[in-house]
Amino acid sequence: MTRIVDMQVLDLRFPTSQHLDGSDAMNPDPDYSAAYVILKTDAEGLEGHGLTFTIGRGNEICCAAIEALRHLVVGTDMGTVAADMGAFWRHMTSDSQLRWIGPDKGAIHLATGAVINAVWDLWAKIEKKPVWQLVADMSPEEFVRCIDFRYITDCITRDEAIALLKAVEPGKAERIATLKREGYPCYTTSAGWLGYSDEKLRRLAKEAVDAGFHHIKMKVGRDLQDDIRRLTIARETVGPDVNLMIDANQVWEVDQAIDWVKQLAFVKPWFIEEPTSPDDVEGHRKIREGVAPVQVATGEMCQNRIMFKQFIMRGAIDVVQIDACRLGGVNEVLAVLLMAAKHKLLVCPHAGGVGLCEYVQHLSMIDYVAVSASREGRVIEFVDHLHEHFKEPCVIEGAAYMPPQAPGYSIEMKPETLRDFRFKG
Ligand SMILES: C[C@H](O)[C@@H](O)[C@@H](O)[C@H](O)C(=O)O
Repeated sequence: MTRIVDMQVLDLRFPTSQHLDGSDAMNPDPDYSAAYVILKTDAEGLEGHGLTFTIGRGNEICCAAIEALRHLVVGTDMGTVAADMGAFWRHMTSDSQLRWIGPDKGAIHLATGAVINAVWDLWAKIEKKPVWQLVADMSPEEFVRCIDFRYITDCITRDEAIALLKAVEPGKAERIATLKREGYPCYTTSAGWLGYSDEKLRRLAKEAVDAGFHHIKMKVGRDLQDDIRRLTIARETVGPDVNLMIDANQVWEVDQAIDWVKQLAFVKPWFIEEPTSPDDVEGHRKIREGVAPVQVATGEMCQNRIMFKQFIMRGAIDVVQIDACRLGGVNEVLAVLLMAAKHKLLVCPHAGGVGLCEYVQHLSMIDYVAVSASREGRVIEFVDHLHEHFKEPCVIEGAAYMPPQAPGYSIEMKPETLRDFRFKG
Protein backbone atom coordinates (compact mmCIF):
# COMPACT_ATOMS: atom_id res chain seq x y z
CA MET A 1 0.00 0.00 0.00
CA THR A 2 1.08 3.59 -0.63
CA ARG A 3 3.22 5.19 2.07
CA ILE A 4 3.83 8.90 2.75
CA VAL A 5 7.61 9.27 2.65
CA ASP A 6 8.15 13.04 2.86
CA MET A 7 6.36 16.35 3.34
CA GLN A 8 7.18 19.68 1.71
CA VAL A 9 5.84 22.98 3.11
CA LEU A 10 5.68 26.12 0.95
CA ASP A 11 5.01 29.70 2.08
CA LEU A 12 2.97 31.19 -0.80
CA ARG A 13 1.96 34.86 -0.86
CA PHE A 14 -0.43 36.61 -3.24
CA PRO A 15 -0.02 40.35 -2.65
CA THR A 16 -3.26 42.34 -2.47
CA SER A 17 -2.63 44.27 -5.65
CA GLN A 18 -2.57 41.07 -7.67
CA HIS A 19 -6.05 39.88 -6.92
CA LEU A 20 -8.33 42.30 -5.17
CA ASP A 21 -8.81 46.01 -4.78
CA GLY A 22 -11.31 45.67 -2.00
CA SER A 23 -11.30 44.92 1.70
CA ASP A 24 -13.38 44.21 4.77
CA ALA A 25 -13.67 46.20 8.00
CA MET A 26 -11.14 44.01 9.84
CA ASN A 27 -8.69 43.37 7.01
CA PRO A 28 -8.24 46.65 5.15
CA ASP A 29 -5.18 45.49 3.24
CA PRO A 30 -5.10 41.70 3.07
CA ASP A 31 -2.14 39.91 1.51
CA TYR A 32 -3.76 36.57 0.85
CA SER A 33 -1.44 33.68 1.60
CA ALA A 34 -1.39 29.91 1.60
CA ALA A 35 0.60 27.58 3.82
CA TYR A 36 0.90 24.81 1.26
CA VAL A 37 1.64 21.13 1.89
CA ILE A 38 2.84 18.47 -0.53
CA LEU A 39 2.86 14.89 0.72
CA LYS A 40 5.30 12.76 -1.26
CA THR A 41 4.65 9.05 -1.54
CA ASP A 42 6.57 5.95 -2.55
CA ALA A 43 4.27 5.61 -5.58
CA GLU A 44 5.58 7.16 -8.77
CA GLY A 45 3.99 10.58 -9.44
CA LEU A 46 1.43 10.30 -6.60
CA GLU A 47 1.24 13.25 -4.19
CA GLY A 48 -1.29 14.67 -1.76
CA HIS A 49 -1.75 18.45 -1.77
CA GLY A 50 -3.34 20.67 0.86
CA LEU A 51 -3.27 24.24 2.07
CA THR A 52 -4.56 26.54 4.71
CA PHE A 53 -5.51 30.16 4.00
CA THR A 54 -3.84 32.90 6.03
CA ILE A 55 -2.90 36.53 5.57
CA GLY A 56 0.64 37.89 5.20
CA ARG A 57 2.98 37.32 8.16
CA GLY A 58 0.56 34.82 9.71
CA ASN A 59 1.61 32.42 6.99
CA GLU A 60 5.11 31.96 8.40
CA ILE A 61 3.64 30.81 11.70
CA CYS A 62 1.32 28.37 9.96
CA CYS A 63 4.16 26.94 7.91
CA ALA A 64 6.15 26.40 11.12
CA ALA A 65 3.13 24.74 12.74
CA ILE A 66 2.81 22.40 9.76
CA GLU A 67 6.50 21.48 10.17
CA ALA A 68 5.73 20.58 13.79
CA LEU A 69 3.29 17.94 12.51
CA ARG A 70 5.83 16.31 10.19
CA HIS A 71 6.67 13.44 12.55
CA LEU A 72 2.97 12.53 12.78
CA VAL A 73 2.36 12.23 9.06
CA VAL A 74 5.57 11.09 7.40
CA GLY A 75 5.67 7.29 7.41
CA THR A 76 1.87 6.93 7.28
CA ASP A 77 0.59 3.89 5.41
CA MET A 78 -2.45 4.97 3.39
CA GLY A 79 -3.94 1.52 3.98
CA THR A 80 -4.33 2.36 7.66
CA VAL A 81 -5.93 5.70 6.75
CA ALA A 82 -8.46 3.98 4.51
CA ALA A 83 -9.17 1.40 7.22
CA ASP A 84 -9.76 3.94 9.99
CA MET A 85 -9.60 7.62 9.00
CA GLY A 86 -10.98 8.65 12.41
CA ALA A 87 -8.12 6.95 14.23
CA PHE A 88 -5.66 8.73 11.94
CA TRP A 89 -7.28 12.11 12.74
CA ARG A 90 -7.04 11.33 16.45
CA HIS A 91 -3.37 10.44 16.01
CA MET A 92 -2.75 13.76 14.22
CA THR A 93 -4.42 15.80 16.97
CA SER A 94 -3.17 13.97 20.06
CA ASP A 95 0.53 14.72 20.26
CA SER A 96 1.06 15.26 23.98
CA GLN A 97 3.81 17.85 23.45
CA LEU A 98 1.66 19.93 21.09
CA ARG A 99 -1.44 19.78 23.30
CA TRP A 100 -0.52 22.91 25.22
CA ILE A 101 -0.76 25.01 22.06
CA GLY A 102 -3.68 23.11 20.58
CA PRO A 103 -4.81 20.77 19.29
CA ASP A 104 -8.21 22.28 18.57
CA LYS A 105 -7.25 25.90 18.17
CA GLY A 106 -4.89 28.44 16.69
CA ALA A 107 -2.10 27.91 14.18
CA ILE A 108 -1.67 24.25 15.09
CA HIS A 109 -5.26 23.55 14.13
CA LEU A 110 -4.95 25.45 10.85
CA ALA A 111 -1.85 23.33 10.23
CA THR A 112 -3.87 20.21 11.03
CA GLY A 113 -6.44 21.33 8.45
CA ALA A 114 -3.76 21.70 5.77
CA VAL A 115 -2.18 18.31 6.47
CA ILE A 116 -5.42 16.38 6.97
CA ASN A 117 -6.83 17.83 3.76
CA ALA A 118 -3.65 16.81 1.90
CA VAL A 119 -4.20 13.26 3.19
CA TRP A 120 -7.81 13.39 1.91
CA ASP A 121 -6.53 14.63 -1.45
CA LEU A 122 -4.13 11.69 -1.55
CA TRP A 123 -6.74 9.16 -0.47
CA ALA A 124 -9.21 10.40 -3.08
CA LYS A 125 -6.52 10.24 -5.78
CA ILE A 126 -5.74 6.65 -4.77
CA GLU A 127 -9.47 5.83 -5.02
CA LYS A 128 -9.66 7.81 -8.29
CA LYS A 129 -12.62 9.90 -7.05
CA PRO A 130 -13.20 13.53 -6.17
CA VAL A 131 -13.39 13.91 -2.37
CA TRP A 132 -17.14 14.65 -2.38
CA GLN A 133 -17.80 11.38 -4.15
CA LEU A 134 -15.39 9.39 -1.98
CA VAL A 135 -17.46 10.42 1.06
CA ALA A 136 -20.83 10.23 -0.70
CA ASP A 137 -20.09 6.61 -1.64
CA MET A 138 -19.37 5.62 1.98
CA SER A 139 -21.87 3.62 3.99
CA PRO A 140 -23.13 5.38 7.15
CA GLU A 141 -20.77 3.19 9.20
CA GLU A 142 -17.78 4.13 7.05
CA PHE A 143 -18.80 7.81 7.21
CA VAL A 144 -18.89 7.94 11.02
CA ARG A 145 -15.59 6.06 11.19
CA CYS A 146 -13.98 9.27 9.84
CA ILE A 147 -15.19 11.28 12.83
CA ASP A 148 -13.79 11.84 16.31
CA PHE A 149 -16.93 12.16 18.46
CA ARG A 150 -14.87 13.18 21.48
CA TYR A 151 -16.54 16.15 23.26
CA ILE A 152 -19.67 16.21 21.07
CA THR A 153 -21.64 13.16 22.23
CA ASP A 154 -23.97 15.41 24.24
CA CYS A 155 -25.02 16.86 20.87
CA ILE A 156 -24.85 13.79 18.64
CA THR A 157 -23.71 10.22 19.27
CA ARG A 158 -22.24 7.80 16.78
CA ASP A 159 -25.50 5.80 16.77
CA GLU A 160 -27.64 8.90 16.21
CA ALA A 161 -25.33 9.90 13.37
CA ILE A 162 -25.67 6.48 11.74
CA ALA A 163 -29.47 6.68 12.04
CA LEU A 164 -29.49 10.18 10.53
CA LEU A 165 -27.31 9.07 7.60
CA LYS A 166 -29.35 5.90 7.05
CA ALA A 167 -32.58 7.89 6.90
CA VAL A 168 -31.36 9.83 3.86
CA GLU A 169 -29.53 6.98 2.12
CA PRO A 170 -32.41 6.06 -0.26
CA GLY A 171 -32.32 9.33 -2.24
CA LYS A 172 -28.54 9.50 -2.72
CA ALA A 173 -28.39 8.46 -6.38
CA GLU A 174 -31.11 10.93 -7.32
CA ARG A 175 -29.34 13.77 -5.50
CA ILE A 176 -26.06 12.98 -7.24
CA ALA A 177 -27.89 13.15 -10.58
CA THR A 178 -29.41 16.53 -9.59
CA LEU A 179 -25.99 17.81 -8.58
CA LYS A 180 -24.47 16.79 -11.90
CA ARG A 181 -27.31 18.46 -13.76
CA GLU A 182 -27.80 21.66 -11.74
CA GLY A 183 -24.77 22.05 -9.48
CA TYR A 184 -24.92 23.58 -6.00
CA PRO A 185 -26.14 27.21 -5.72
CA CYS A 186 -23.71 29.91 -4.63
CA TYR A 187 -23.60 33.55 -3.62
CA THR A 188 -21.07 36.15 -4.57
CA THR A 189 -19.01 38.42 -2.34
CA SER A 190 -17.18 39.95 -5.28
CA ALA A 191 -19.42 43.02 -5.59
CA GLY A 192 -19.45 44.03 -1.95
CA TRP A 193 -15.93 44.90 -0.76
CA LEU A 194 -15.56 48.12 1.22
CA GLY A 195 -12.82 49.46 -1.03
CA TYR A 196 -15.06 49.71 -4.09
CA SER A 197 -16.50 52.97 -5.41
CA ASP A 198 -20.28 53.33 -5.68
CA GLU A 199 -19.98 53.04 -9.49
CA LYS A 200 -18.02 49.81 -9.22
CA LEU A 201 -20.46 48.41 -6.67
CA ARG A 202 -23.37 49.23 -8.98
CA ARG A 203 -21.67 47.67 -12.00
CA LEU A 204 -20.58 44.49 -10.18
CA ALA A 205 -23.97 44.03 -8.49
CA LYS A 206 -25.70 44.31 -11.86
CA GLU A 207 -23.24 41.88 -13.45
CA ALA A 208 -23.89 39.42 -10.61
CA VAL A 209 -27.66 39.54 -11.11
CA ASP A 210 -27.21 39.20 -14.87
CA ALA A 211 -25.04 36.12 -14.22
CA GLY A 212 -27.93 34.54 -12.30
CA PHE A 213 -26.94 35.18 -8.67
CA HIS A 214 -29.86 35.28 -6.22
CA HIS A 215 -27.65 36.06 -3.23
CA ILE A 216 -25.10 38.88 -2.95
CA LYS A 217 -22.97 39.68 0.10
CA MET A 218 -21.90 43.17 1.14
CA LYS A 219 -19.19 44.07 3.62
CA VAL A 220 -20.34 46.47 6.36
CA GLY A 221 -19.17 47.82 9.70
CA ARG A 222 -16.67 50.57 8.91
CA ASP A 223 -19.07 53.54 8.83
CA LEU A 224 -22.83 53.44 9.34
CA GLN A 225 -23.68 56.22 6.86
CA ASP A 226 -21.50 54.55 4.22
CA ASP A 227 -23.26 51.27 4.84
CA ILE A 228 -26.68 52.86 4.49
CA ARG A 229 -25.64 54.48 1.19
CA ARG A 230 -23.95 51.36 -0.22
CA LEU A 231 -26.79 49.06 0.76
CA THR A 232 -29.34 51.44 -0.74
CA ILE A 233 -27.41 51.34 -4.02
CA ALA A 234 -27.15 47.56 -3.86
CA ARG A 235 -30.87 47.08 -3.19
CA GLU A 236 -31.84 49.51 -5.98
CA THR A 237 -29.55 47.66 -8.38
CA VAL A 238 -30.48 44.08 -7.58
CA GLY A 239 -34.22 44.62 -7.03
CA PRO A 240 -36.45 43.28 -4.25
CA ASP A 241 -36.11 39.56 -4.94
CA VAL A 242 -32.36 39.03 -4.59
CA ASN A 243 -31.14 38.14 -1.10
CA LEU A 244 -28.62 40.66 0.24
CA MET A 245 -26.35 39.45 3.01
CA ILE A 246 -24.15 41.64 5.19
CA ASP A 247 -20.82 40.75 6.80
CA ALA A 248 -19.16 42.80 9.57
CA ASN A 249 -16.04 40.66 10.08
CA GLN A 250 -16.32 40.81 13.91
CA VAL A 251 -15.98 44.56 14.41
CA TRP A 252 -18.92 45.25 16.76
CA GLU A 253 -19.72 44.96 20.45
CA VAL A 254 -22.86 42.92 21.06
CA ASP A 255 -25.27 45.83 21.68
CA GLN A 256 -23.66 47.89 18.94
CA ALA A 257 -24.26 45.01 16.52
CA ILE A 258 -27.97 44.98 17.37
CA ASP A 259 -28.29 48.75 16.87
CA TRP A 260 -26.28 48.79 13.64
CA VAL A 261 -28.14 45.88 12.06
CA LYS A 262 -31.49 47.45 12.99
CA GLN A 263 -30.43 50.57 11.09
CA LEU A 264 -29.65 48.42 8.06
CA ALA A 265 -32.85 46.40 8.36
CA PHE A 266 -34.52 48.56 5.70
CA VAL A 267 -32.72 46.51 2.99
CA LYS A 268 -34.01 43.27 4.54
CA PRO A 269 -30.65 41.52 5.01
CA TRP A 270 -30.90 37.75 4.60
CA PHE A 271 -28.21 37.29 7.23
CA ILE A 272 -25.68 39.23 9.26
CA GLU A 273 -22.34 37.45 9.29
CA GLU A 274 -19.71 37.66 12.05
CA PRO A 275 -21.37 40.52 13.96
CA THR A 276 -18.99 40.16 16.90
CA SER A 277 -16.19 38.00 18.36
CA PRO A 278 -16.23 34.52 16.81
CA ASP A 279 -15.82 33.04 20.31
CA ASP A 280 -18.85 34.76 21.84
CA VAL A 281 -21.65 32.21 21.93
CA GLU A 282 -23.85 34.20 24.34
CA GLY A 283 -23.25 37.39 22.36
CA HIS A 284 -24.44 35.77 19.16
CA ARG A 285 -27.49 34.41 20.95
CA LYS A 286 -28.40 37.90 22.16
CA ILE A 287 -27.79 39.42 18.73
CA ARG A 288 -29.93 36.72 17.12
CA GLU A 289 -32.81 37.59 19.44
CA GLY A 290 -32.24 41.30 18.89
CA VAL A 291 -32.12 41.39 15.08
CA ALA A 292 -34.68 38.71 14.12
CA PRO A 293 -35.94 38.10 11.43
CA VAL A 294 -32.43 38.85 10.11
CA GLN A 295 -30.57 35.54 10.43
CA VAL A 296 -27.21 35.33 12.19
CA ALA A 297 -24.29 33.53 10.57
CA THR A 298 -20.80 32.73 11.73
CA GLY A 299 -18.06 30.15 11.33
CA GLU A 300 -15.09 31.22 9.25
CA MET A 301 -13.17 31.66 12.51
CA CYS A 302 -15.01 29.04 14.55
CA GLN A 303 -12.07 26.84 15.19
CA ASN A 304 -13.46 23.47 16.18
CA ARG A 305 -16.45 21.18 16.47
CA ILE A 306 -16.79 21.90 20.18
CA MET A 307 -17.32 25.63 19.59
CA PHE A 308 -19.77 24.88 16.80
CA LYS A 309 -21.61 22.53 19.15
CA GLN A 310 -22.20 25.45 21.52
CA PHE A 311 -23.35 27.88 18.81
CA ILE A 312 -25.72 25.19 17.54
CA MET A 313 -27.10 23.93 20.86
CA ARG A 314 -27.51 27.39 22.43
CA GLY A 315 -29.60 28.68 19.52
CA ALA A 316 -26.96 31.32 18.83
CA ILE A 317 -26.90 31.08 15.03
CA ASP A 318 -29.14 30.32 12.07
CA VAL A 319 -26.42 29.70 9.51
CA VAL A 320 -23.43 27.41 10.08
CA GLN A 321 -20.49 28.71 8.06
CA ILE A 322 -18.03 25.86 8.04
CA ASP A 323 -14.55 26.61 6.77
CA ALA A 324 -12.52 23.89 5.07
CA CYS A 325 -9.26 24.52 6.93
CA ARG A 326 -10.18 26.56 10.02
CA LEU A 327 -11.60 23.24 11.20
CA GLY A 328 -9.17 20.32 11.27
CA GLY A 329 -9.90 19.15 7.74
CA VAL A 330 -12.70 17.05 6.24
CA ASN A 331 -13.09 14.81 9.31
CA GLU A 332 -14.04 17.61 11.66
CA VAL A 333 -16.27 19.27 9.05
CA LEU A 334 -18.25 16.02 8.79
CA ALA A 335 -18.91 16.20 12.53
CA VAL A 336 -20.23 19.75 12.21
CA LEU A 337 -22.43 18.82 9.22
CA LEU A 338 -24.05 16.12 11.34
CA MET A 339 -24.69 18.45 14.29
CA ALA A 340 -26.17 21.10 11.97
CA ALA A 341 -28.40 18.51 10.29
CA LYS A 342 -29.64 17.20 13.62
CA HIS A 343 -30.58 20.75 14.65
CA LYS A 344 -31.96 21.59 11.20
CA LEU A 345 -29.63 24.55 10.66
CA LEU A 346 -28.52 25.82 7.28
CA VAL A 347 -24.92 25.14 6.25
CA CYS A 348 -23.46 27.85 4.01
CA PRO A 349 -19.68 27.43 3.84
CA HIS A 350 -17.22 30.28 4.00
CA ALA A 351 -15.02 30.54 0.91
CA GLY A 352 -12.85 33.04 -0.91
CA GLY A 353 -9.34 33.52 0.42
CA VAL A 354 -6.99 31.16 -1.38
CA GLY A 355 -8.45 27.84 -2.47
CA LEU A 356 -11.43 27.89 -0.12
CA CYS A 357 -13.91 27.84 -3.02
CA GLU A 358 -12.08 24.84 -4.48
CA TYR A 359 -12.32 23.05 -1.11
CA VAL A 360 -15.79 23.86 0.19
CA GLN A 361 -17.69 22.89 -2.94
CA HIS A 362 -16.90 19.28 -1.96
CA LEU A 363 -18.21 19.82 1.58
CA SER A 364 -21.60 21.22 0.58
CA MET A 365 -21.98 18.45 -1.97
CA ILE A 366 -21.31 15.87 0.77
CA ASP A 367 -23.88 17.65 2.94
CA TYR A 368 -26.48 17.53 0.19
CA VAL A 369 -25.88 13.98 -1.00
CA ALA A 370 -25.27 12.22 2.31
CA VAL A 371 -26.21 14.33 5.36
CA SER A 372 -28.93 17.01 5.20
CA ALA A 373 -30.24 15.82 1.81
CA SER A 374 -31.28 19.42 1.08
CA ARG A 375 -30.07 22.46 -0.83
CA GLU A 376 -33.07 24.47 0.34
CA GLY A 377 -31.96 27.93 1.55
CA ARG A 378 -28.30 26.93 1.35
CA VAL A 379 -25.63 28.63 -0.71
CA ILE A 380 -21.88 28.28 -0.92
CA GLU A 381 -19.83 31.48 -0.93
CA PHE A 382 -18.08 32.27 -4.20
CA VAL A 383 -15.40 34.90 -4.53
CA ASP A 384 -13.98 35.41 -7.97
CA HIS A 385 -10.25 35.61 -7.47
CA LEU A 386 -7.10 33.47 -7.48
CA HIS A 387 -8.73 30.50 -9.21
CA GLU A 388 -6.23 30.74 -12.04
CA HIS A 389 -3.57 29.19 -9.78
CA PHE A 390 -5.32 25.82 -9.49
CA LYS A 391 -4.97 22.85 -11.81
CA GLU A 392 -8.69 22.09 -11.42
CA PRO A 393 -10.35 25.41 -10.52
CA CYS A 394 -13.97 25.40 -9.42
CA VAL A 395 -16.49 25.70 -12.25
CA ILE A 396 -19.45 28.06 -11.82
CA GLU A 397 -22.42 27.79 -14.18
CA GLY A 398 -25.58 29.83 -13.70
CA ALA A 399 -24.58 30.84 -10.14
CA ALA A 400 -23.94 27.23 -9.11
CA TYR A 401 -20.79 25.21 -8.41
CA MET A 402 -20.63 22.23 -10.75
CA PRO A 403 -19.40 19.01 -9.11
CA PRO A 404 -15.65 18.48 -9.50
CA GLN A 405 -14.81 15.43 -11.60
CA ALA A 406 -11.06 15.03 -11.15
CA PRO A 407 -9.78 12.70 -8.40
CA GLY A 408 -8.68 14.54 -5.24
CA TYR A 409 -9.68 17.66 -3.35
CA SER A 410 -9.29 20.21 -6.25
CA ILE A 411 -6.59 22.05 -4.31
CA GLU A 412 -3.44 21.23 -6.27
CA MET A 413 -1.81 24.39 -7.59
CA LYS A 414 -0.01 24.74 -10.90
CA PRO A 415 3.78 24.14 -10.81
CA GLU A 416 4.41 27.71 -12.04
CA THR A 417 2.38 29.12 -9.12
CA LEU A 418 4.34 27.01 -6.64
CA ARG A 419 7.50 28.38 -8.23
CA ASP A 420 6.57 32.03 -8.73
CA PHE A 421 4.62 32.83 -5.56
CA ARG A 422 7.07 31.46 -2.98
CA PHE A 423 7.70 34.07 -0.29
CA LYS A 424 11.23 35.36 -0.66
CA GLY A 425 11.57 36.78 2.88
C1 LIG B 1 -9.97 38.62 4.50
C2 LIG B 1 -11.03 37.78 3.89
O1 LIG B 1 -11.13 38.03 2.53
C3 LIG B 1 -12.39 37.99 4.51
O2 LIG B 1 -12.84 39.26 4.22
C4 LIG B 1 -13.35 36.98 3.97
O3 LIG B 1 -12.97 35.73 4.39
C5 LIG B 1 -14.77 37.28 4.35
O4 LIG B 1 -14.95 37.36 5.71
C6 LIG B 1 -15.80 36.40 3.71
O5 LIG B 1 -16.72 35.96 4.37
O6 LIG B 1 -15.67 36.19 2.53
